[in-house]
Amino acid sequence: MGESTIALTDAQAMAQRSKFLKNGSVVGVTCVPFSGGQPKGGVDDGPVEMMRFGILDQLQGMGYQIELSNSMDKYRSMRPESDPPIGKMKNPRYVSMAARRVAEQVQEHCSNGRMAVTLGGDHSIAMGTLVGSTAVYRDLCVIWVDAHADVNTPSTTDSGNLHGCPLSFVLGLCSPDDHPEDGPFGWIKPCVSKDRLVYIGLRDVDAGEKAILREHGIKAFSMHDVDKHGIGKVVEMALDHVNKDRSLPIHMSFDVDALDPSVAPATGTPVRGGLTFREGHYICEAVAETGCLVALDLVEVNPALGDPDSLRQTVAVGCSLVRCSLGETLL
Ligand SMILES: NC(=[NH2+])NCCC[C@H](N)C(=O)O
Ligand SMILES: [Mn+2]
Ligand SMILES: [Mn+2]
Repeated sequence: MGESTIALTDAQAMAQRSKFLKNGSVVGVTCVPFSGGQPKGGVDDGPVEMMRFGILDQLQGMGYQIELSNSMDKYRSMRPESDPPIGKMKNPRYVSMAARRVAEQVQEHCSNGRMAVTLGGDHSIAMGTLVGSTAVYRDLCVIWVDAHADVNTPSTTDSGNLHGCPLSFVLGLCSPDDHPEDGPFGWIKPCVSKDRLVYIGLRDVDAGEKAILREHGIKAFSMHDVDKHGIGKVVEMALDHVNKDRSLPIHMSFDVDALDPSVAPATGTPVRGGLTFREGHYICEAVAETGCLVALDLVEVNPALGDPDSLRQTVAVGCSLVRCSLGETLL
């Protein structure tokens, strides 16, 4: 009897459990309709489709208050008139400007103690989300859920697509030639330490990226590890690696292509052999349970790819991953 019988909303429960958020029942949502980090149009409609699917109402239904930093149109009008490649990097100025804006918005949510949720957009925007979150939480750790390592440098990238490169910038792995102070990305200083980054779901890692992961001893749990140990153990090992005592803030960057294409087909770089629906959700639930989550990215939903059914399926799964990360439970 007593207080234990008072029913809490999911938002109140998350806020109570949260070790870092001062306004844990407020979600600061940043929508980033951006596709400049890769060549396929449509990923810029990811956020609007998730809104159409009702993500904001769903979060409100869980008891959250929403603080929406709305600059949907700004991202679209930001594209510079001329943006020739720099070395292999495509759209470098555009990517930089968008990410910089994202960084400001995420930083503002974090500094107000809100849970920062960023809806992409391609994964290049994570340069911005991580600069923003680490400006407030300096000792934060990063859980990167993805089929890809996204750690190419401007030299190692084969595609030149910057959505395959965000981590090399924030980890400080680019050479000064690749990342000069007076270049478009000069504003990005190393802000994530390599022992505070862990991957889950990898299965399509470029040769140059493998070399980087090995050289720097960056911890990664591939799909092989998920098969071998099961997702429960993998998430526990991942958390133990970056956040032994569960005492550090967590930024989770979730690329929807971590899921198997049968679960999330509408994405630009699908790779078979991915996480099941439940494995993806389990990661989010387990991270929510730590009380450490302060920032979440959900990226690479591309409504233009595939039939209306794949689109609906992918948008729906994107929204439910966000809800689970924010404390939606099965019972
Ligand atoms: N965020 C993503 N979907 N990244 C895919 C990257 C694919 C490849 N490794 C590249 O650098 O081009
Ligand atoms: Mn990916
Ligand atoms: Mn990615």
